[in-house]
Amino acid sequence: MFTDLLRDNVMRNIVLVGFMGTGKTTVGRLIAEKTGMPLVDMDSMIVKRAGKSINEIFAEDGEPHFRLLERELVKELSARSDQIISTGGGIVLNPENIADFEETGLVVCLLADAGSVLERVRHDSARPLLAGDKEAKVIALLESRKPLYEAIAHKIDTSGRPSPAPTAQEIIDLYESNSR
Ligand SMILES: Nc1ncnc2c1ncn2[C@@H]1O[C@H](COP(=O)(O)OP(=O)(O)O)[C@@H](O)[C@H]1O
Ligand SMILES: O=C(O)C1=C[C@@H](OP(=O)(O)O)[C@@H](O)[C@H](O)C1
Ligand SMILES: [Mg+2]
Repeated sequence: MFTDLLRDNVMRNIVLVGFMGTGKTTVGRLIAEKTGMPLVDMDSMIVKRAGKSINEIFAEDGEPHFRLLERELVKELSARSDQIISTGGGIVLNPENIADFEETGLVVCLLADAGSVLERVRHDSARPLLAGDKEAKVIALLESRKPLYEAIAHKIDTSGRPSPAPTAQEIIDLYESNSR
C-alpha cells in the first residue's frame, strides 16, 4: 500500500535544473503547453512575490537573501504535484533543494557548453551573475558548478541544438516512461 503510494507520487512533478541559458524556462513553457500541466518558473514567482526584478533583489538584498527565497519556494513546491517547475541555475548550490525535488518529481538537468550558453544569453541583461565580462563569467561559473550538474541522474545535452522543441519532447517521453 505504502509502496503503491510512493510509486504513484514519485514522478508527479517535472523539475528542470541546469546552468543559466540551458533553456529551463523555455523548455518548461513548451512542456507545459504540450502536456497541459501548469508551469511554475521559480524566478518569475520570486519576482512576482518580491515585487522587484532578480537584478534588484541581488543588488538591494544580496545573493544570500535570494537563495533563502529560493529555498522557501522549493519547500513549498516540492509539497505539491503535477507541475512543471523551471528552477534558476543556482538551485543546485544547496543539495537539500535537489533532495526535496527528487522526492516528488523527475529532476532533469539541461546541459550546454559555454559557447551555446553564451549564444543564448548574449543579449540578456537580466542575470546579475553574468554582468560585466559575460564570457569570462560563464566560463568560470560553469566550470565551478559542473560537478553539481553532472551529479543529477537524468541529463540532456542541448549544446548546438537550435530549437528547444526536441528537448521538451525527450523530457515528456522520459516522464511518461517513468510514470508507467
Ligand atoms: N536548444 C535550445 N534549447 C533551449 N533554449 C534555446 C535553444 N536554442 C536557443 N535557445 C534560446 O536560449 C534562451 C534560453 O533561455 P532560458 O530558457 O531563459 O534559459 P534558462 O531558464 O535555462 O536560463 C531562449 O532565448 C531560447 O529561445
Ligand atoms: O545560476 C544562477 O545562480 C542564477 C540563475 C538565474 O536563472 P536562470 O538559470 O533561469 O537564468 C536566476 O535564478 C539568477 O540570476 C541566478
Ligand atoms: Mg530561467
